Amino acid sequence: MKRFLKSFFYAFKGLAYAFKTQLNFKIHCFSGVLAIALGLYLNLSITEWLWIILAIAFVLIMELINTAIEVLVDLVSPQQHTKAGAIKDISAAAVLISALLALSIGLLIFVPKLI
Ligand SMILES: Nc1ncnc2c1ncn2[C@@H]1O[C@H](COP(=O)(O)OP(=O)(O)OP(=O)(O)O)[C@@H](O)[C@H]1O
Repeated sequence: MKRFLKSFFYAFKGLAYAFKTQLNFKIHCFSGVLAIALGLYLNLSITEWLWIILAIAFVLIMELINTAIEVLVDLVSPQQHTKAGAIKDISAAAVLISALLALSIGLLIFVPKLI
């Protein structure tokens, strides 16, 4: 049980690290909170909530993986290296795609309800 609780503690430590060090993670958390508030205001259906929650979680998961990759690259390649740069760029591109997907889902669900 102690080990189980410890693993939660480490996971929250990871979340806190990403929140403190990554501006984009903060922006995505804030956007997620806004989407949830708008969803409550617009009384979304269960299916719509599922899409919104999946979109928010997907972006945050991609942000966390991107942060871990950045930390790993900085650890193994503190000097400038073309491949180190490419790894960070590819990882950032994955976050961008996830954010575009979440934006599309948000627009598809919210826009028809707002116009
Ligand atoms: N070791 C490196 N070698 C070569 N290019 C790098 C290296 N580190 C970073 N870069 C380049 O600089 C860009 C920005 O890197 P940086 O580490 O600042 O990431 P970031 O996405 O701005 O994250 P953060 O500012 O939150 O640390 C990378 O996407 C990459 O193109």
